[in-house]
Amino acid sequence: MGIINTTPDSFSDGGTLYRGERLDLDRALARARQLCEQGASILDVGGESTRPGAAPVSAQQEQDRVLPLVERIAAELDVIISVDTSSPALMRAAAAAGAGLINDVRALGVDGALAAAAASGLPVCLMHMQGQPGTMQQAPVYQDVVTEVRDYLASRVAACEAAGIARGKLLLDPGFGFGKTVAHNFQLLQRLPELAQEGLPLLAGLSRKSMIGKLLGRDVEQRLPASLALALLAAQRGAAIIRVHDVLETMDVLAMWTAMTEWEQQ
Ligand SMILES: Nc1nc2[nH]c(SCC(=O)O)nc2c(=O)[nH]1
Repeated sequence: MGIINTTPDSFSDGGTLYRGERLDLDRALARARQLCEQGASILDVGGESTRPGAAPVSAQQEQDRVLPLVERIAAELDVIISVDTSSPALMRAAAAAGAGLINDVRALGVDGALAAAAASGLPVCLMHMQGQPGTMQQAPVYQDVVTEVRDYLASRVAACEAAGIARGKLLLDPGFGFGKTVAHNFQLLQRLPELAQEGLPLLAGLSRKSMIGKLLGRDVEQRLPASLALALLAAQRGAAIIRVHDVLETMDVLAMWTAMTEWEQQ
């Protein structure tokens, strides 16, 4: 899963897709095309910066950023378009515009989101977040982070089924960095197989995250090697979809792991 941030302040693309105040659609589409050529099978288009400390964005502003790009990608590229949003209105609009996956860091918790996702008929990635982006990293506390994340995701799966979303349309994501300390993130990575016991595909998003910065003191631009290592560790522990900024490099790392696995099976 390749990431396309349409936010001006996205910590990783730093608004590189902007020309002044506006998203440059041609530039964003070129980036989308490049990610597909590098091997992405899903593109995750987000309009709300949910990095730690981020300020909330209006639903209209988010929609203005995301929808035109979803339409362009749907018209010009053969790829699954994931819309990274918690907004019910944007879920509905993006589905109508050609999106093929709803990726909600709030696990359809916003009023109206369950109904919107059910009406869209799209698969949904349910992610765990403790608190909200603006404050979630101030003092994350759990009794046992893995059990609590697993129980939360199980409860959201039940809510989806009650809303008419078939279990087979659901993906689970522990939400690395969303209200977690470095220790919490590594406990979740270590025990990822316990989340897989739900029998649903797992999505992992570790790319360039601040856990790397905290552990290694690396700025965002220097986080590729650690992001590749974390992608491999997540794949080895059962992640079926890896959400990354650097698709080409990640595909090469996963190709080595796949080749090794095939040799071991001979
Ligand atoms: N499903 C899913 N969606 C995401 N959206 C972001 S935005 C913050 C960032 O890229 O650091 N992270 C994730 C993630 O980990 N999982």
